[in-house]
Amino acid sequence: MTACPWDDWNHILKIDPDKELPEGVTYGDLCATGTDAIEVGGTMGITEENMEAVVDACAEHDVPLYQEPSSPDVVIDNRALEGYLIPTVFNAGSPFWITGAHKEWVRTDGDMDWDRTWTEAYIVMNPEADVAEYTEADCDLGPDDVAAYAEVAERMFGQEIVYLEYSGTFGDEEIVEAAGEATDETTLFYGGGIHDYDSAATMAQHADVIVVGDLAHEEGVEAVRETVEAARDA
Ligand SMILES: CC(C)=CCC/C(C)=C/CC/C(C)=C/CC/C(C)=C/COP(=O)(O)OP(=O)(O)O
Ligand SMILES: O=P(O)(O)OC[C@@H](O)CO
Ligand SMILES: [Mg+2]
Repeated sequence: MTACPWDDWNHILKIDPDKELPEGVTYGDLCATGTDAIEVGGTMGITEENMEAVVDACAEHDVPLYQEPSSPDVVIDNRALEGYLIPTVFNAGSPFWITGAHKEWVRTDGDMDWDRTWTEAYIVMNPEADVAEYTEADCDLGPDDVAAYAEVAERMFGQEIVYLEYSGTFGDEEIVEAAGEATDETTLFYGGGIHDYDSAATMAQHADVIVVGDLAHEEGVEAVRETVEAARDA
C-alpha cells in the first residue's frame, strides 16, 4: 500500500452502521459500485458490534476498508481494515474533539497501530448535522475562514487530509472552491448531500475526493454508481 492511497482516489462511500440499507441492497452491492474506498462510520448510534458487522460484511469484497470512529470506545481491531481515519475537528467548540479524545485513546490503548492510523482535519459546516451538535462546531464560516482553516491544516499541522463536511446537506460551492484553492499537497475530501451525477460533478471539480453517505442508505446502488462516474469524469 502506498503511504497516501487517497492521493489516487476520487470517491469514497461512507457506510453508517446505525442505518439500514434499502430493500434488496447488500453490502456487497455497495462494495461493487466502483467506489475507491469504504469508510465505516457515523456520529450517533455507533457501537463496536454494529461496526464489526459492517466491516465483516464488506471484508470479502475487493475494496479498501477504513474505520472512521466517532469516539475511542468504538475502535475495532479487525484485520480486514486497511486502517483508521481519525477525525480531528478544527472548528470544534471544545478541544476534546480536536486533541482530547485522541489523548484519551492513546492513554488508554497501550498498543497503538500507528502504521494503520491517519487523521482527517475536519471542518464541519452544517449546523443541523449530528456531528455539528456533537462537537459544538462553529459553522458560521465564510470562504475566507474555511480557506484559512484548510491552509492551517496543511501548512501548520501537516495534515494529509482536509475534510469539508456538510453531512446531510449540499454545501456552498464557493466555499468548497475556496478550500480547493487553499490546499496544495493535502487531499481535500468533500462530503454532504451528494445525490446524483450533477451534484457529484459540481463538488468533484473543487475537491480531490467526494464522499457519499446517506444516498447509499436512502437510494441504493444505481444512484451511488452515478456519483462514482461523475467523480471519475471530473
Ligand atoms: C480519537 C478517536 C478514536 C475518535 C474521536 C474522533 C472525533 C474527534 C470525532 C468527532 C467527529 C465525528 C463524530 C466524526 C464521525 C464521522 C462523521 C462526521 C459522521 C457523519 O455524521 P452525521 O451525518 O452528522 O451523523 P449521523 O449520520 O450519524 O446522524
Ligand atoms: O450523508 P451525506 O450527506 O452524503 O454526507 C456524506 C459524509 O460527508 C457524511 O460524513
Ligand atoms: Mg450522516
